[in-house]
Amino acid sequence: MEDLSHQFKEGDIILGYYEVLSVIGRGDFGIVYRVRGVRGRYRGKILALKVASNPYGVEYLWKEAQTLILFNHPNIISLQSYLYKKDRGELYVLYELMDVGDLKEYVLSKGGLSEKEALKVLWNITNGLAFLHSRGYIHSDIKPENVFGKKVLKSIVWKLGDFGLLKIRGSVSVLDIKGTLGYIAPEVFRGEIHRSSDIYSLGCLLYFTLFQRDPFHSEDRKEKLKRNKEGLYLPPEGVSDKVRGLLERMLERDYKKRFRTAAELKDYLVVEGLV
Ligand SMILES: Nc1ncnc2c1ncn2[C@@H]1O[C@H](COP(=O)(O)OP(=O)(O)OP(=O)(O)O)[C@@H](O)[C@H]1O
Repeated sequence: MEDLSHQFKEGDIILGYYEVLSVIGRGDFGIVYRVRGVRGRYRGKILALKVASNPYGVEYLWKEAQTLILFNHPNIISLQSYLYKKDRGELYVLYELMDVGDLKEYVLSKGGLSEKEALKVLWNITNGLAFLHSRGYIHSDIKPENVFGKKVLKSIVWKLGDFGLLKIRGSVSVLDIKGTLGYIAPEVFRGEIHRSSDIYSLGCLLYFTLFQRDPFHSEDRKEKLKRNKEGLYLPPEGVSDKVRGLLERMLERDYKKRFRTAAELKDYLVVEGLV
């Protein structure tokens, strides 16, 4: 789907402002570059620049840019600015650079995280999500590939990214509901979505950080789909009672029995001494 004809190379100056240092990666929407500002407000700063050059990518990123530009939270990736070049049909979106990369790669490179580190990631993302939930949004695509790390002094701060599927509570049509197999709350398969559906996905993410696989893992896609639909997760083994209890609450099949919002989850984490 992506259009490689517009690829920039190292040393190119994009829009007269950003020098390409390297290509970070590619998504369905286009390409992400590591860039340095050469003039203007971002002069000398190292940032991530996404260039969407196909209609699907432009539409997806446009939606993300419109909302993300309004958010300001330490656990949500910050979007600095964006520009649509009508003549080229390209959308340029400038983000803070997340130098650790995404959580999926990080967890796999470490062979799984300790409980302590997994809970730290959870705490960071719960805070970002609480910001969204308090404003009436549902992220609806929480998964390790959509969480990014940034080095701050000797530690890593984790932030929520990818807001292309963001929903406003109560305004969702069944056709709008997507998500990623292995991280979808059971009610979402029935065309229902709540803020607690994000909590379910976050429970799957916590599970992944500990076990390096999602809770419904199976080599057989049909079997995985069935397990995810029914919320039949593989039992978490070798974790403390507190973490098992937390996973059970987050992965409750009945959304009414889960934490209703990220703020409720935050309170629980504090009260149980998990953070
Ligand atoms: N702000 C950022 N800082 C650093 N790296 C980033 C940033 N945003 C995205 N990336 C990296 O760029 C690559 C592609 O970006 P992105 O996450 O948008 O696409 P994807 O998840 O791989 O694919 P898609 O979202 O289309 O399914 C990934 O390797 C991702 O980790």
